[in-house]
Amino acid sequence: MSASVREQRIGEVILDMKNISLRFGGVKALTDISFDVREHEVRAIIGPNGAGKSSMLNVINGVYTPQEGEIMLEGERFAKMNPRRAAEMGIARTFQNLALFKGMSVLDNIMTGRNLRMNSGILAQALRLGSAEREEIAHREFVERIIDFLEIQAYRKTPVGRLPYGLQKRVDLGRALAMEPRILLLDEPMAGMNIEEKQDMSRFILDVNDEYGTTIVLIEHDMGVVMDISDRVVVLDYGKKIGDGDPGSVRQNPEVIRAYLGASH
Ligand SMILES: Nc1ncnc2c1ncn2[C@@H]1O[C@H](COP(=O)(O)OP(=O)(O)OP(=O)(O)O)[C@@H](O)[C@H]1O
Repeated sequence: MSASVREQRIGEVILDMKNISLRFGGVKALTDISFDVREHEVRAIIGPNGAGKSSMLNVINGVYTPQEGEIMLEGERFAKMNPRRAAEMGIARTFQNLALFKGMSVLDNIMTGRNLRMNSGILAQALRLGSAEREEIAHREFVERIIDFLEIQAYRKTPVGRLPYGLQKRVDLGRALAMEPRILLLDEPMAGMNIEEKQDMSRFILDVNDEYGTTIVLIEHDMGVVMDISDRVVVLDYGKKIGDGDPGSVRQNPEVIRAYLGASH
């Protein structure tokens, strides 16, 4: 999809972070950060080591509660979010240090993402009572479609721990997609990947955005990879926002250039 067609898809603000400050004892992880995310956009949060990116992601999905600020999610105001509520409101995330069950198959790992969507209780499922069985079949079909979409059919029965790292990251993406999120938070989706794996992952992120219409917020340490796929970029440095805008303007922002040149990475 061309950039202009993608722009037309971008809708209203769906997530609005307002004046967020987060401290751990004396450490100011985030200081008065505001930014918004529009429906259907690919929004990146970048910054050098320790800039506060992971902290921000953890505020969005309710793992950390900021001392100041508020979160507006689809027009609803939250002084604090909690992970369960965030998931129920359609926020899913992937993890930098994969949260997969290494001994379980690709299929079963992705199925774990459906848990929140399953209505029938475990007892009904265990007894395979009519509707529970039908529900299970529908969930499996949904998961099979994700497996096709991510082009991992050949590994559906393989224990995840036996797959190369790049494919494990793809399975983690599949697990998050199984939640049918409206907003998908990706925590350094390309960390530790080689060039080819990074290109594959970039393509899948854009495909998810295009085909499922999912809004994507991703954090990344490496400025290069995300610039090509992001609609807008927030730049953090030492817990402060130093840039916000389209990739072209952010790349030319003197403060951003200084932060990146001065950073040891
Ligand atoms: N649970 C915590 N307890 C104490 N300090 C924390 C905690 N989490 C983060 N910090 C501190 O907050 C600051 C921001 O860290 P954060 O992990 O959010 O940065 P980051 O941009 O994600 O870095 P990286 O690219 O290295 O992952 C750092 O100084 C970090 O040491």
